[in-house]
Amino acid sequence: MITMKDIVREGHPSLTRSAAVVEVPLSKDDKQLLEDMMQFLKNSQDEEIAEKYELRAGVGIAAPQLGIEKQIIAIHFEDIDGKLYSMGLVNPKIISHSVEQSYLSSGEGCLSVDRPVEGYVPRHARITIKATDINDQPVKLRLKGYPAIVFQHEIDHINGIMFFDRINTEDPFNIPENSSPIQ
Ligand SMILES: Cc1nc(NNC(=O)[C@H](CC2CCCC2)CN(O)CO)c(F)c(N2CCN3CCOC[C@@H]3C2)n1
Ligand code: NI
Repeated sequence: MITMKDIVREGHPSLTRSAAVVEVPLSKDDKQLLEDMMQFLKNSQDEEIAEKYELRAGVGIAAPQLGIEKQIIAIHFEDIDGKLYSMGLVNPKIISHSVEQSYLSSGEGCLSVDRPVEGYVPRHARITIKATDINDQPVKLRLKGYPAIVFQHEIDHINGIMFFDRINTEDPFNIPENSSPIQ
């Protein structure tokens, strides 16, 4: 089972390097890793398990955060309408995106960053993602709002980008024009 000791922290080279494309069909090991990443997210959102194993809650995680430089991400959360996003993806790519931007009004955090970093993280408001799922099937997702933010945070990890790299250092709470907040 994945616990916090398996998650590398700020300063670890895996977090700032680009991860390798994953061979499809997925190897047994890569499938198992995806399952373990999904289970970590579910555990981290279960009060009892999270307390017992001292897990920080997460709605997404990327393999580089485990020191595994592969293009593998897992997502597990319900959006505001109660739609469940629960999936493991390999080789995710943003193939198109809106000009409009959006950001979480509460800012972002990261399981690999043990400190609060203030400021808005401007991201694309709407994105289209192509990827391959755990059953080697092609996936095409059109996302907006909170789900779009979560997927972009995870895809950034695949490309060695941390959320604070996107915060305006001069004015962290600067609101870029053509951008809107997500509660
Ligand atoms: C927004 C949020 N970020 C949480 N943590 N941070 C993470 O997930 C990091 C990734 C997120 C940071 C901003 C966008 C993506 C992990 N990352 O570093 C991976 O790269 C949460 F835990 C959380 N929720 C809301 C839903 N709730 C359901 C019930 O259980 C508790 C859970 C808490 N919402
Ligand atoms: Ni993160």
